[in-house]
Parts: sequence; C-alpha cells; structure tokens
Amino acid sequence: MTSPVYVYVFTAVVIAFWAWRFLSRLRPSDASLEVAPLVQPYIPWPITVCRFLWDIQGFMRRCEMCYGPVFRFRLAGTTVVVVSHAEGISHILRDSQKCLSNALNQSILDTVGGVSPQPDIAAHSVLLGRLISLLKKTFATRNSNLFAAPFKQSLIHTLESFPCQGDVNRVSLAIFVGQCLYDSLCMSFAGPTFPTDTFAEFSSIDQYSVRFLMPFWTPPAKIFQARRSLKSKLGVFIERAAECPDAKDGCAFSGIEIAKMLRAQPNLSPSDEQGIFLGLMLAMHANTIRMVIWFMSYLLSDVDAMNRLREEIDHAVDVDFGSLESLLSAPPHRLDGEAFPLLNSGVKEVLRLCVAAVTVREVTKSSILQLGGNHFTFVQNGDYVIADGYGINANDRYFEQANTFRLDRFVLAKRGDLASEYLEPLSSFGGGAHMCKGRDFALYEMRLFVIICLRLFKLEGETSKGESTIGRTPEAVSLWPTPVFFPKETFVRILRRDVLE
Ligand code: HEM
Repeated sequence: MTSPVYVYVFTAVVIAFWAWRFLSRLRPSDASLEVAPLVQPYIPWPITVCRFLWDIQGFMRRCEMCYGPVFRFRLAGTTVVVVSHAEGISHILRDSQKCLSNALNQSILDTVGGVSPQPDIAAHSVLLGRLISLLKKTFATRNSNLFAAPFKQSLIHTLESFPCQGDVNRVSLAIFVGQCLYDSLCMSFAGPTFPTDTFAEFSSIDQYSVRFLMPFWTPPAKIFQARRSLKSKLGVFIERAAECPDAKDGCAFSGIEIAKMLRAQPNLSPSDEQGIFLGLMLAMHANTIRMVIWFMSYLLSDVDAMNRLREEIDHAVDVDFGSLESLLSAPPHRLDGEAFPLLNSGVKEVLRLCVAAVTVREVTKSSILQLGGNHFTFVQNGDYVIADGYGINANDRYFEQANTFRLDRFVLAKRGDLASEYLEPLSSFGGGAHMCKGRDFALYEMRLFVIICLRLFKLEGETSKGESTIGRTPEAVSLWPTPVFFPKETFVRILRRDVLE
C-alpha cells in the first residue's frame, strides 16, 4: 500500500521543523560566548514577522517576559537582538566597541523616500552625513531663535485660520494637528516657495512607512501614486531653489540650502534628490506630529487633566509672560522653565508612552557585545541590535502603572520613588553620536502647539461614531493596538474661547 504524497510532505515538514529548532539552539563552540535566547515561533520566521508587525511593542513585551531583557528573534532572514535594560541600552548607544553602525536608519529613510540603491555607498553616506549635520546646525538650540521666530508666527497664524470654526467645526484630530505643524514647519524651514499642498500625500506615505520596508506586505498602489505626486512637487521646489542666489551669509532657509546641495551632486537623478529630501522631511515631521496627536488624544480623554493644564497655561500667559504675544516672543528655553511643570511632565509622559521610533544598529564586526556589569552577548556581522527604550519606559518595574498616561507623573516623581532613577523617559530620542538632531526643537514644537491650542480653543473629542472620547483612552479609539499608528478615529470640535467667554 503506497502512502499518499501528503504524508511524506507532512513528515518532511515535521523533521525540518525540529531540525531547525535543534540547530537554532546550538551555541558557538566557545563556552565563554553567551548568546541571547532565541524566540521560538512554532512555524519559523513568517509567524514572527506577522506577530512583530501586528503589535511591535506587545510582541517585545511578551518576549521580554518569557526570555528576559536580552533576547533575539529571526525577522525575514536576519537575527535581531533586543536589549531592554538601561545599562545595556546605554552601552549600545555609546558603541564604545565600535562594532555597530546606524546605516540602517539612513537606508530606512531612503527606502521610504524611494531612492534607488546608490552605486557608491560610501559617497552616499557622506552626502547624508552632510545633510544631517546641516539639519543639526539649523535646529541647534543656539540657532533656535532664528528658526523659532518664523515658526511660531506661522503656527499661530495656521491655527487661527484653520478652516474648522463656524459651521464645519468637526475635524479629524490627526489632520488638525498634522496640517498645522506640517505647514508651519515647512514654511519656516523651506520658505514660501515650498509646496504645502502636499500634507495629505506626506501623511499617507508616513502612515504606510513601515510597509515600504516589508518584502510581501507592500503599500497599496495609491500610496506609491501619492509618493510620485509629492516627489514631483518637491522636484519643482528643488529646481527653483537651486536657481535661488546665495544669501550673503549663506541661504536664509535650510530647506533651500539642502535643495542646492542635492542639485550639486553629479551622480544623483532628480528622483533620488526628491527621495532624499522626502526622507529628511519624514525625520523632521513624522515623530513630532505623532507625539502631539497622542498628547492631545490623552487630554481629550481626560477632562480633568485638560482643565488643569489649561489653568497652568492661562496662569503662565497672564501672570508670568503678560500675554500670548510676549510668550511667543520669548526665547524657546523659557517654555521648559518653572512656569510649565505640568506641560513639561505631559511632554515627557507622551514621549515615554508613545515613541514608536526605536534605535536599531547593524553589527559590522562579530563581537561579544558588552551590556554593562557581567552582562554580554555574542553578536554576528549583519545582525541587528535594537536598543528598546520602550521596554523600560512601559515597564511596571520602573514606572508605576506604566501603561497609564499620567499628566503629572514627572512633577510628582521624587527621588526614592519607584521611578527615581528614571525621572526622564529613556532614549526616546536615541543616543550617542546619532542621537536625534532635532530633539530640542521637537520639544519646543510640542510645547508651543499645546500652549497655543489650549489658550485659544475649547476642544471636545469624538469618535467616528459621534461618541465622546471622555473616559475612553486613545488606545481604545485607535485602529491599531500600539502607538505606532495614531488614533485616527478621533475627531475634534474646535471652538474659539474668546467667542465662548
Ligand atoms: C518628538 C519628536 C521626535 C522624536 C521622538 C525623534 C526620535 C528620533 C530617534 C529615536 C532617532 C534615532 C536616534 C538613534 O538612532 O540613536 C532620531 C534620529 C533623527 N532625528 Fe529625530 N525625533 C523627533 C523629531 C525630530 C525633528 C523635529 C527633527 C528635525 C530635524 C529630527 C531629525 C532627526 C535626524 C536628522 C535624525 C538622524 C540622526 C543621525 O542619524 O545622526 N527629529 N530621531
């Protein structure tokens, strides 16, 4: 009697599966090499990819509970080592062993921007390095006055004229926050010739950015179409900017300077110039917009927190600064001072809970990666290492009720509390040589938006079904279980306070 083919196939699959599990447990022959435990899915990596993508933070937390704060998993053929304890993270960020590279960050931006693989990788990385240092200079605290002045004028103007007062006053929170911040930052960064009618395209690319990186789960055709359209508008901007004469002490707008630098590259096609510009725009806008959306969503779900914050803002504007105009003309560092304890605590709290950006490094030399104390793990050339700050920030061992948003958490935290060592959210902006270049400006942007918004408007949140958001956490209104994506089902009614009072 011959067995049907499927019996052979089934037996082969079972044998292959167990062989794989056996081989993946093998350790290097040198007993002194410690290897982080491997996450064992029942079907090799496709299942891990799905679980990882569906709920990145949830996946990491479950793995951490099973395997401890250092573990590894296989993602589409690559080994990813995750480290989520404080000392280990700081070792990775400092990279004192010089065995890690951040090239992946740059290639992520290139991929989402649609830049073709560059024949001369070294020259490309030098170009990106130059562009990033230009951004660093622009957004540095010492230059913040120069840059912040047009930004805040533009922001208040955009907020005041946002077309949602009067009859049509219900608008998607994501569009309200996103459009206002995007327009204001683009105008002050790249000047009035920048095409600000690109927000919708930018926003859809941003929302699908993770899928641009996936082998099988690519974004739908309309997102590629949005990218083509945005890039062609950027092309017109770059072309015009390149003809713009140099200002006496350099260009007035960094966006124009960047466009000129791109145009001066001999081997870059127009599509690649536009793609690189788009990648930089993603670094500049995506995280900040997302953080402000989450901040506003938490406030819309907690009226008491919103009222307490509004009182603090009103007091600071009326008593400490005298008026909104003088607050706007004060230097940016005044907003992180004593006048705004709750606001600054709220900003830290949202960075603690919602930063989706994780620091990923690629191993450039097989090494025993030191993780502080007696901890170390063996990593191989080509592995990815994730410094998972969220693993600390959202961990009950470090922060009481870590998954709950508490506006005053960082005001109340005192030395000796559970969070005593962690008075700041950890590594929300990465660290080491590649720490976020726009972090000071991002904090300023977040504070300023919330101040102007609560000072000028009364806001009421609604779900798409018209139910109030009060008492419903943003996570409950979100389409996705993690803060990687924002709660796009939240709508907001915006009413001017001077009309109401
Ligand atoms: C709340 C908002 C923001 C968050 C949470 C954030 C977070 C991050 C993180 C986690 C990294 C990776 C750091 C690493 O690999 O160690 C990064 C890199 C970067 N960010 Fe931000 N960022 C924000 C806003 C901004 C803004 C407004 C700019 C504007 C210029 C900016 C520009 C950059 C650049 C250029 C890099 C690459 C740095 C490098 O590779 O050397 N970011 N950011």
